[in-house]
Amino acid sequence: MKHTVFVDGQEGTTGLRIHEYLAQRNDIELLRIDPDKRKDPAERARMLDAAEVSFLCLPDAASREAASLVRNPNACLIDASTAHRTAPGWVFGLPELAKEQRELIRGSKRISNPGCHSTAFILLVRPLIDAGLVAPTLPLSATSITGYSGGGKTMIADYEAGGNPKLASPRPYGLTLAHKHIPEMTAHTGLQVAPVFMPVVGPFLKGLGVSVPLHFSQLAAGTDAQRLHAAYASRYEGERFINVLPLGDTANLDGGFFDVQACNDTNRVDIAVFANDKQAIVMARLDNLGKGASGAAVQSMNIHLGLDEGLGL
Ligand SMILES: NC(=O)C1=CN([C@@H]2O[C@H](COP(=O)(O)OP(=O)(O)OC[C@H]3O[C@@H](n4cnc5c(N)ncnc54)[C@H](OP(=O)(O)O)[C@@H]3O)[C@@H](O)[C@H]2O)C=CC1
Ligand SMILES: CC(=O)N[C@@H](CCC(=O)OP(=O)(O)O)C(=O)O
Repeated sequence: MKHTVFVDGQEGTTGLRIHEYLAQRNDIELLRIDPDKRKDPAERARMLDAAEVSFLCLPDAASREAASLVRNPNACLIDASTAHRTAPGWVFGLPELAKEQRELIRGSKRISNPGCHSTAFILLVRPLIDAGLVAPTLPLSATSITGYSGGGKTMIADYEAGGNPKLASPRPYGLTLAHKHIPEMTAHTGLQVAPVFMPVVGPFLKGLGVSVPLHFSQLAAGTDAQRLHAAYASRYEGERFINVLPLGDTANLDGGFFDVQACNDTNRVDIAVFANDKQAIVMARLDNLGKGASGAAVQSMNIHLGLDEGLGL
């Protein structure tokens, strides 16, 4: 029997990509809402109750509304928005977060899909805290370079309209120091101090790279590049979607440059450690529309349904 799946927000950036992933699968029956009724709460409620799994690919307020519309206790929601990423009763849909995470995803009917920047940040920082190399009290900072598709339909339209020379250069944002991913970055790493986080959007469609600078003098005694790298290698051993690049492997640098688009069209995250004898920069890159959004959501759905988690990815 096929699994029934509904995408609330099927015409948005994330929703369309999930449809693309699922359309090629013969184990999934996609329920489609009448386009004229796609914002009608009663019709959405009917679809949400009818599907085994629904993806919420909506602005935060519409996601909260969708969650309140569901009546069927067996209906599973996977929310791509920021609305429920630190909310009680919701499981964070990052299978690689911790040993028990897949079991939690399997058992929960409420799964929040991580943000693109926060996926990269959490995958970089959590293993270092768990290994005792970074103290949870250490104030960290991070930068993310991202493609414009992370801004959804409106930002894509702005960039693709052309004619605005300001969009030709990288644009730092989040300058109120209150980016919406900071709460989940803090909560799911175990940091006790929110990181200073500055994203930068550039004139390319997709691809994202987060970097976190570290001073060895502020880490556990004896921490060096090898120990940072070993912490990642051991934590992510056997993880099919996480690729820890060899230490000092300049072959993965494109003439000395880190290509933030290198994971595009995959569900993969590359993790790299760059260091001298006093400092390091740890970096993660991913496709913000893949592992940073729709790919991760499909991975969580596969786990929840007890399927091979890489199916269709
Ligand atoms: N783009 C990305 O890289 C990522 C996005 N996300 C998150 O996923 C969610 C969707 O983002 P994204 O796909 O980029 O956004 P888009 O703006 O591309 O799409 C949002 C969709 O939701 C629809 N919508 C808005 N309000 C309602 C409503 N009340 N009922 C039903 N449909 C509604 C919109 O319709 P209309 O256009 O007609 O208003 C649109 O089709 C957001 O919460 C975003 O934060 C998460 C990870 C990455
Ligand atoms: C370029 C751009 O604007 N990117 C978005 C992030 C998109 C994303 O993954 O975040 P959500 O999952 O929380 O929507 C931003 O920084 O707000």
